[in-house]
Amino acid sequence: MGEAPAFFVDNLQNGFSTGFGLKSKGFETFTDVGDKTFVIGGANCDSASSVGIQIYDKSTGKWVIPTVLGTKPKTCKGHSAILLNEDRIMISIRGSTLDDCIWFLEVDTEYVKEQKKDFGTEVVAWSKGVTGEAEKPVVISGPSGVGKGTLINMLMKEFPSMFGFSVSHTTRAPRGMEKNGVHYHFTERNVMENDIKHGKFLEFASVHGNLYGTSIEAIEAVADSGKRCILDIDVQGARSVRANYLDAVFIFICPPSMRELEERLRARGTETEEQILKRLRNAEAEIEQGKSSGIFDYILYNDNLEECYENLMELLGLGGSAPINQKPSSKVIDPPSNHSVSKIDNKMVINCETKEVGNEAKNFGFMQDHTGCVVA
Ligand SMILES: Nc1nc2c(ncn2[C@@H]2O[C@H](COP(=O)(O)OP(=O)(O)O)[C@@H](O)[C@H]2O)c(=O)[nH]1
Ligand SMILES: Nc1ncnc2c1ncn2[C@@H]1O[C@H](COP(=O)(O)OP(=O)(O)O)[C@@H](O)[C@H]1O
Repeated sequence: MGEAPAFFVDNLQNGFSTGFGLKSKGFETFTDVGDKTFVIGGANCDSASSVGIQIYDKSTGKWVIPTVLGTKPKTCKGHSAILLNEDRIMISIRGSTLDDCIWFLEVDTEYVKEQKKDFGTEVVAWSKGVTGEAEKPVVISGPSGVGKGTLINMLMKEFPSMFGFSVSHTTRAPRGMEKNGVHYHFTERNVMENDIKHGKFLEFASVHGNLYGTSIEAIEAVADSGKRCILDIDVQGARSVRANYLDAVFIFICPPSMRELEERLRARGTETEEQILKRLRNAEAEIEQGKSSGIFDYILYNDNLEECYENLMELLGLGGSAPINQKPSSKVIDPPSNHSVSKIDNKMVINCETKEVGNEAKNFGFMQDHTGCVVA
């Protein structure tokens, strides 16, 4: 841990001059990182209750307003700031709840350095101190079209510096917007088979007629960036990872019904009719395995997207009420309020249903009718 040049300043008077010719609204901390001073809170707050950032560059004598990535803390009633590893500032927010009081502002991490190149500006990135089993990789599985990619994108967008996506290899052709090296490493079957033979893959599987796999390099790339790894892999892949490799949080995403799944797949418009039918046929077996194989720690129903995302965040310690910095343990993460426990393997079933269902029985009946889920 580096020195801690920052201090509590929440007792500063309004109108206090920062010494750099800026008017202060109070509540700032000043943290030196190299030849820059990061002023957090105060004069650059967009509103009285949000946390603004400005940078004083001592080498040029100029103030810079950086590009701010990630979701920032909502409250600004005073905070303390401590520099960690010379590349990120830990912010402790006064007067906020336990799950919302620790934040990190990355100022010179590898991620921020990359983003500076892309944006051509100063960049800082917020991330929230997480609760629970924060270091564990996250394995997300579910049938095609259920919303895995959508949920992962939401997570990566909101917490860009916290999560890193494990970019799989696949022999399937790229879809319109997909970029090689970002969404997948698109590859020839013989090349991939050869790499598998040479032990370059952590796991691989044949899914919907194509080969998919997680290379060891893909996982290492995320680990090297210091982020929490997210894997979007099928049930067979999840089984291999569970059996052979890492201690991860395994989450299975279920559709509210097969009909809704079909509608989503069709509306996405990325597959041919033949591929849609194949994916739907495979979905039934995948859902069955997802729920009954014992691989998954959590089953999350993606009916209403926002609610499902909230529940996902909660599972990942980004919105729960467990204490910050809690050591990882084999205990399951505290369930969100709207959960039930499946009879199969005692797994948790988190229902993202938002329609006014009136009572639990109707809720569960809905799941049984459409997806065959058996819940307590
Ligand atoms: N085992 C395994 N499955 C993967 C991997 N990458 C993607 N998948 C799975 O392959 C399936 C098809 O993925 P994709 O072609 O992108 O279609 P989508 O699920 O409809 O978006 C999904 O179930 C993915 O979770 C991987 O590296 N390993
Ligand atoms: N809860 C939801 N309600 C309605 N549409 C959704 C929901 N979640 C995802 N979608 C849409 O369904 C389609 C499939 O989602 P996608 O994330 O591509 O699925 P997957 O990655 O699991 O194959 C996308 O067009 C997406 O916008």
